[in-house]
Amino acid sequence: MIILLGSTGYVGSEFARVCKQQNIPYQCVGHRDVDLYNVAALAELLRSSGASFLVNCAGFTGKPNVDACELQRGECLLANAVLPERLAAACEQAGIPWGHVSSGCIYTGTKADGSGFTELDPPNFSFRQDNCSFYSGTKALGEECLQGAKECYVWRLRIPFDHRDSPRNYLSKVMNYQRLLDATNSLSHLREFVESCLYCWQHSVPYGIYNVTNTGSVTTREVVEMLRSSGLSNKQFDFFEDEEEFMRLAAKTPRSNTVLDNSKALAAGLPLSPVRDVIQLAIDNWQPAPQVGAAT
Ligand SMILES: NC(=O)C1=CN([C@@H]2O[C@H](COP(=O)(O)OP(=O)(O)OC[C@H]3O[C@@H](n4cnc5c(N)ncnc54)[C@H](OP(=O)(O)O)[C@@H]3O)[C@@H](O)[C@H]2O)C=CC1
Ligand SMILES: Cc1cn([C@H]2C[C@H](O)[C@@H](COP(=O)(O)OP(=O)(O)O[C@H]3O[C@@H](C)C(=O)[C@@H](O)[C@H]3O)O2)c(=O)[nH]c1=O
Repeated sequence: MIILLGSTGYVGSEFARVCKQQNIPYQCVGHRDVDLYNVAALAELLRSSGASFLVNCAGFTGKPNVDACELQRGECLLANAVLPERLAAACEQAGIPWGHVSSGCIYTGTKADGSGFTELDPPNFSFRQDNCSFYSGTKALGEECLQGAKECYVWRLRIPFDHRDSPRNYLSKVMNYQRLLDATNSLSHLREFVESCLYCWQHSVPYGIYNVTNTGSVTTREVVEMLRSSGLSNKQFDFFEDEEEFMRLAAKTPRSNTVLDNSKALAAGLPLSPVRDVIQLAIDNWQPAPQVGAAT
């Protein structure tokens, strides 16, 4: 049985869906069930539950996007940096292996030769460089807290998307933002991300950090072209001149736009497709969000 933290969220609810579909028993645990910051209480809950694995999707992302974290720094620091440290201690005490959902947004750009960052590259978009959003800084701190954690996976998710229209889905964001920043990014198809994380546990993949992103990278303009050529959107997309204009008009804090190298994940057998294939799949199976107030 898996203990699932953060099951009410965008990522956690996909874990719950996949567990149901794969007949994996799971129990959702939230801050209403136990003080997640109390290591002894959490370790006791884990021991008595009979769980064999814990998945942590709890975290603070800001809504509608990371700009909101700038105004909620305490909550953001607590959920993204303190919580993983407490979970590591509780899981170690209870002798339960676990996985933590981290983010690729602790990097910016590419390596000097244009290639993506690997798990061996230290973050370059964190409080240590003092160039990042508060959100990214706390996610990098969260990873620092897990250095040396035993029996722990750190799964880096990056700008998730799938076929379900949602304010959290990158494809919906691209279709709905008034103006777009043209940037090159690695992305994670949400279902493949979750299946890859569960694969780690199911196939006893060695513990450690994994860039759980689809293979390759795309530019915003390429995504727009796919949306237009498939007929999903015929909007005239408008782009910012550059990052300076984006920062001036649309953002309160810098964004991580970056490319990650997923070869460690692929070599371990994680089921991650080429990024354009899964973008096309999501577009072809697009499900518009239900209209508010629509009859059911
Ligand atoms: N969505 C994205 O674009 C990306 C997300 N991630 C990471 O994935 C994880 C999940 O994100 P996502 O699902 O999008 O976020 P959501 O905001 O949709 O969900 C967050 C979840 O965490 C719980 N939570 C929030 N604060 C706390 C806290 N202090 N203690 C315990 N639980 C808390 C919430 O529970 P409740 O509702 O009860 O408060 C909710 O279940 C985060 O760690 C995030 O950093 C990484 C890359 C991209
Ligand atoms: C606000 C805005 C963003 N963008 C671009 C910037 C960036 O390339 C992309 C996503 O930016 P957003 O502000 O929507 O999302 P942001 O909150 O930066 O997204 C992140 O969420 C957190 C939780 C993560 O961990 C990241 O991996 C990523 O998914 O959209 C626009 O093109 N136009 C806009 O008006």
